[in-house]
Amino acid sequence: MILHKFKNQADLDRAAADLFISVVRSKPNAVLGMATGGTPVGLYQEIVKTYKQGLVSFKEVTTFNLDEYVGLPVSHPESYRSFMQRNLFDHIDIAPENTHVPNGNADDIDGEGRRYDEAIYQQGSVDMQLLGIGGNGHIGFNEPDDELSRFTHKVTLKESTREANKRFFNSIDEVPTHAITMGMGSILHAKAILLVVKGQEKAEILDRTLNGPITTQVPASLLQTHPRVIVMTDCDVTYKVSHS
Ligand SMILES: N[C@@H]1[C@@H](O)[C@H](O)[C@@H](COP(=O)(O)O)O[C@@H]1O
Repeated sequence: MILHKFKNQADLDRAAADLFISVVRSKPNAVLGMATGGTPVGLYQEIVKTYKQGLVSFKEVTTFNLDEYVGLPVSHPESYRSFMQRNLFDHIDIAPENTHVPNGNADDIDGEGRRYDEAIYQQGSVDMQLLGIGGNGHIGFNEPDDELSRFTHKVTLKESTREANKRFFNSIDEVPTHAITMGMGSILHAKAILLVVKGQEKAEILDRTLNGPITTQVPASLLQTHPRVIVMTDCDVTYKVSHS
């Protein structure tokens, strides 16, 4: 892993955006893995800014989002499809048919998971996957558990996750109880991964991600097994490269 620490979130957003833009410049038909939540909003704004300056085009880019709530209408402002349209897709020249978000309203969610993985594998693999991290160490919506799933699948959200995400809704009752998420295999299949972690309150879970044991109880710790992970953060953490 490579750890980049930033003094402020504005610099972090710019660096993260530049990394994604460099991937697209060197490979115009790149496949990008997208994330939602509060963390990526600023870096999406930086990408849009650069696009509007005419410095990058997304015409040939394909995107796959990590996850989506189950049972939330796509038109709901907090569906991840709405989030992506509002924060990124509506402002750049990406072809709508090249943007993929799992369908959380599919009649057959298991079938939707299979279809989604198939669509990813048809593209070869994701060139750069963006990740945030949940306070409990989840990535996508892969919640801590005794076992984790490889493929895109339906999950029951932990109460702590629903609590954390209720800030986007009027009340906890409106936060969906289930989601569909890319599995750990789908995520780790990406050629490179950018993990963005903002806010000192996430320093402890980031430390466990970087330096703790590799455990399904901290899904993000499985990133230690991936050969190309870049971590960008404003947290005060260190990455221990040896036993001492
Ligand atoms: N499923 C998403 C994750 O992809 C995201 O990384 C995480 C952290 O969100 P935030 O960036 O708002 O802290 O929680 C959400 O529930």
